[in-house]
Amino acid sequence: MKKLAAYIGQYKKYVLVVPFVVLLDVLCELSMPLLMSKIVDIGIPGKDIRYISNIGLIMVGLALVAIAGGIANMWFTSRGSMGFGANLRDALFEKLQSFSFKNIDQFSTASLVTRLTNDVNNLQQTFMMSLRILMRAPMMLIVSFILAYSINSELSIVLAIAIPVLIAFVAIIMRFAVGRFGVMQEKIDAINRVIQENLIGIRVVKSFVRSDFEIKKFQKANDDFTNSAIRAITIAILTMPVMMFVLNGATLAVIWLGGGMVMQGTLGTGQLISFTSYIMQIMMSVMMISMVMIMGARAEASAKRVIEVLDTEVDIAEKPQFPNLLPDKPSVDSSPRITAGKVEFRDVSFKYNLNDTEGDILCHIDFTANPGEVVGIVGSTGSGKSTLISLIPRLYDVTEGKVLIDGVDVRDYELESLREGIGVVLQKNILFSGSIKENLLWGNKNATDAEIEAACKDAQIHDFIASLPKGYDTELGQGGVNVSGGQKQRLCIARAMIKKPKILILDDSTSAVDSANEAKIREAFNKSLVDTTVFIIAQRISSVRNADKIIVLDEGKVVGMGTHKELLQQNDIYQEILASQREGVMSNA
Ligand SMILES: Nc1ncnc2c1ncn2[C@@H]1O[C@H](COP(=O)(O)OP(=O)(O)OP(=O)(O)O)[C@@H](O)[C@H]1O
Repeated sequence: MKKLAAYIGQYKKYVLVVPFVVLLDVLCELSMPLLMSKIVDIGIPGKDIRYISNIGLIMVGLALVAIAGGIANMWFTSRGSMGFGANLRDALFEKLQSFSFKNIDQFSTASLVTRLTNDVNNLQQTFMMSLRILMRAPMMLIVSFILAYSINSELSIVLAIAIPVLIAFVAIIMRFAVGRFGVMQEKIDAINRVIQENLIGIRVVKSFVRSDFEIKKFQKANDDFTNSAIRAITIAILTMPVMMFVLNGATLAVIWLGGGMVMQGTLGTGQLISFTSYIMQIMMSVMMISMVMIMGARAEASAKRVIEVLDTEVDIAEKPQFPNLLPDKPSVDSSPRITAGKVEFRDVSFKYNLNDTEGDILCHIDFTANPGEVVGIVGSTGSGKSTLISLIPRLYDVTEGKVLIDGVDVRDYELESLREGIGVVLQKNILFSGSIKENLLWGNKNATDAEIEAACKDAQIHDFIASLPKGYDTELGQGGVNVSGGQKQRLCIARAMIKKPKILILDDSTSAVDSANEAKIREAFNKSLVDTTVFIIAQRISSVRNADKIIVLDEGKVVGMGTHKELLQQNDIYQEILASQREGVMSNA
């Protein structure tokens, strides 16, 4: 919690004002029983109407001040807690931007969404309640206790018994509640996962007529959550009857003992009334504190989950001289830059999970791609092609060996400079909501209209864009839903080309483009990307047959390397792949 308190940041001033307004509110409210006892013990027996109305007026004035204090308390605590929540969300989102793929895999997207929304909301809510109640209730408790004690010290013994009983009870409840609330948050993760998967894959769900299955899956996640929430809340609900029992027991004891004192004449009736009010205040304060403690149990579970994200060690970290990878951070001049685009893999091995006892995903890979070369990568599915190219822009770090660009280890570049020099079109193409132009400008925000158009012509997508009523200003739906798979791929290629990178990686990125357009794109590459080193991962041999070098991967190992002609003569696996594709074409024909 201490760690999280730092996120109050610039809103600290609102939080610091709270104790003062609370003190004002408390003093006014607690003066009431004392003034009331004066009316009962002095004003009424003396039939002094003037005295009674004067005290009454003071009470009205104090009540108004107490109301103002209460409103101010709400205002300041709301500002403070909302600000705290906003800062925390910002910090978490910023941390997410620095996460590597491995870090994201470790949490799952759905859990990260819950942590950034529901968990932060819990913390924000608890922070607000804590500010409101944890300041007010202890003050009420202390001042009420002093006032009650000043009225009659003997009667205060009742409190000495009741308060520890309540505290012990709350402590026991807390012990059980934290674990149960933790489980409840995990169940929210599960609900979010089902919703997220369903929405992302809604077309598949509908085309496979799996809605009923999905509804059942959701119902199960929902029931699990409901049951865990009931388990957690049941324990919290238990507190109420027990607290009421102790509260009423204490009041009864005071009336019984105090009544005797009144009969003996050692205590005034008004004093007994005000003592009872203070007892009520004290017990209510203890109850309020207990309630916040129980809310705190849920917040503790959320806090653990939020801190887990904040404390995650980003495994693809900047070298100490390059502070971190954040958007809009100016590049550090001392970082090397990609100038030629020569890529060397030196005895590279890789596995996704270091604890994995199974073999490496990539084993002892060695090759060099010279500047301007086109390198094709082929191999059966799961052979490690995407993994191999993901090591170039450091989406993952090698487990052994080195990846060098222009003779410098990729780990010695500032991440921003490294990735600025590399254009990547991944297998899963993503476009964002916004206009086509806005999406293309991701490649280079300073690109001119002529540059954008040239890249789109090279990617064979300009004609399509030009045919749209709004052209480059056409709005794309979320994830680019309103363009076809092939159009999306071509837009992503254009986006990468606008960057004019020294290294361009195309991971199966023309799979949905027809052969004629694919050939035109390759032709355009030959003209426009003369100096760019291009890696093409392709399922179809035809996509890479003109490459300067083709790497054949099998089970994470390089089993062949050379031109199409060379491989055709010497490499069995390459021949097999080609033969299987020819067979496919023949049987389709
Ligand atoms: N994020 C990941 N975490 C753990 N294992 C992974 C991850 N991504 C891929 N793998 C595993 O690594 C192996 C190689 O996967 P990769 O995606 O590199 O193959 P590929 O040759 O590109 O396949 P495809 O042609 O089907 O795209 C596979 O066995 C896959 O299960």
